[in-house]
Amino acid sequence: MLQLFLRNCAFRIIAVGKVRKGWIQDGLAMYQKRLPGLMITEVRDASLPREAEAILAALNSNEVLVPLSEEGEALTSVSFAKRLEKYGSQRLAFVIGGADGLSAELKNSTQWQLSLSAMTLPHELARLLLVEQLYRAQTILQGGKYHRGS
Ligand SMILES: C[S@@+](CC[C@H](N)C(=O)[O-])C[C@H]1O[C@@H](n2cnc3c(N)ncnc32)[C@H](O)[C@@H]1O
Repeated sequence: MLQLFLRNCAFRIIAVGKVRKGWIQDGLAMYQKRLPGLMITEVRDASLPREAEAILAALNSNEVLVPLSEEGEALTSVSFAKRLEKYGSQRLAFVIGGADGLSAELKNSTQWQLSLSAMTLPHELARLLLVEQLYRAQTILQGGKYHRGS
């Protein structure tokens, strides 16, 4: 069940702005190869009210919005994997903001906000870290050897 969930990639990423740094593009390509089917939808960088509209327009009605923010919930990689498992076949859309971050309305409209660190990351790096953690979650749930942490 959980392997099916991950193979089918019951999640995608909606990201504001483009990735311009070559080394981040390379890292993303590597992890996306390991997570075939992971979709990343890019939304154009705009002023915050218009950006929120564009994010909501990109969201499918069957998707649960999960904004990424440093103020969100910090999880260990194992807890993150278990949380993904808990959502089962429900589709999740992780949202990464642009230079101005995500609007408070958007962040407060959801039950789960995810933090990757208490520090503020550039959006391109946040995208790479999230994709790596999604891959790590897959290996944790499948019992692979990639994850050696606690
Ligand atoms: C450059 S940051 C935005 C900074 C903006 N000044 C703010 O206060 O939100 C761009 C996006 O990267 C993501 N991000 C940055 N740091 C993060 C962190 N520690 N955990 C989760 N997401 C983060 C968030 O989605 C954020 O909207």
